[in-house]
Amino acid sequence: MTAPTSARSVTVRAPAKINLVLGVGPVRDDGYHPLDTVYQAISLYDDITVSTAAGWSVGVEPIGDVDVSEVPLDETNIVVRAGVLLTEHHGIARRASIGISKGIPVAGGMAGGSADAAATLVALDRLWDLRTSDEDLLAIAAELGSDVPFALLGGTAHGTGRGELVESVGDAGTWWWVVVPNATGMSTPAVYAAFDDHGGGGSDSAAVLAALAGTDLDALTAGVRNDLQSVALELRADLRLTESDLVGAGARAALLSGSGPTFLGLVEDQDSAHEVREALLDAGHPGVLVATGPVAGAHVVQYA
Ligand SMILES: C[C@@](CO)(OP(=O)(O)O)[C@H](O)COP(=O)(O)OP(=O)(O)OC[C@H]1O[C@@H](n2ccc(N)nc2=O)[C@H](O)[C@@H]1O
Ligand SMILES: Nc1ncnc2c1ncn2[C@@H]1O[C@H](COP(=O)(O)OP(=O)(O)O)[C@@H](O)[C@H]1O
Repeated sequence: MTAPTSARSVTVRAPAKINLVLGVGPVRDDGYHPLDTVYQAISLYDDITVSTAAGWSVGVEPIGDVDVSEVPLDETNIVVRAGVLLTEHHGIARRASIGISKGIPVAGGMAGGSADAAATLVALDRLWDLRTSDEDLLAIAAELGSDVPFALLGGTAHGTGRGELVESVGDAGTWWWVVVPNATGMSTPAVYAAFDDHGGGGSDSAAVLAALAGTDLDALTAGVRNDLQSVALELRADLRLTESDLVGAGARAALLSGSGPTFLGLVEDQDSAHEVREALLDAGHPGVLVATGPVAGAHVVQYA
């Protein structure tokens, strides 16, 4: 399908990601860590709206309580890097203004910046009718960041390499998550560096992939694992309370999202999700959300 050439702006929605399992191996020569991960896209979203302009510009507005104060508004924003890479790939000199409506907590380990980058690639491709192949979009995404290809794909996927190699996996479930953001973000490189000092890791995705294949909540509960969780808890002792509050409120498992600090409670169903959310709010955790997965990757929601 091609974009109407008359479109003056295109809006693309992209989801947050979580890692149902994040198996991390010893650091490679290039400084990245080999991963055996299962990504799931969940129902928290950023919307990106692009329109052609004389130069690159970025605007941001929050959805709900999301704190957008740390989102850069200059060319260091990953959405501008995405636009520049796409124009270089096609050898064109176009520019755009890029608006971000942000519902994904910033620096929370939920790949909000990666979602924005993926959404920008799709939005500019449609706005300018570039018809970039899926293969090329995935390659450009991988150049932008290890998590960006998954934001294009969405659903549930097995991630390998440094996380940029993604393959969809069957997932017939609707899984319910209580999402506990934290006001103080964590740096992904700093958490990986602490992992290097700490040792450990090496979890694999087999148990989670089997749980998903069987749509088996008990098996998923037993299988979820994040090799960065113990180091993140050492760096940030305050997160131990979040973890124990989730378990105390009845979550089946409490899982760190990516490199943190967001914590995820896996729960049985929608009613349990809202009960656990209320309990966390009562315990003093602000901004607790409920989300389901899997959901779609970056997709157009409006031509205007
Ligand atoms: C930890 C994870 C788990 O999905 O997610 P987040 O917590 O960031 O959401 C990812 O591995 C984050 O991916 P992403 O944020 O795209 O990382 P990149 O931009 O590619 O790399 C940023 C830095 O993270 C470290 N890094 C990243 C990926 C990887 N496999 N090994 C690493 O050591 C490196 O220090 C790198 O310089
Ligand atoms: N579009 C963007 N949205 C959010 N953060 C961005 C964006 N572009 C650049 N950044 C920077 O990237 C850092 C990591 O952001 P984010 O992708 O939200 O978190 P994480 O890597 O933990 O998943 C932020 O602290 C911010 O400085």
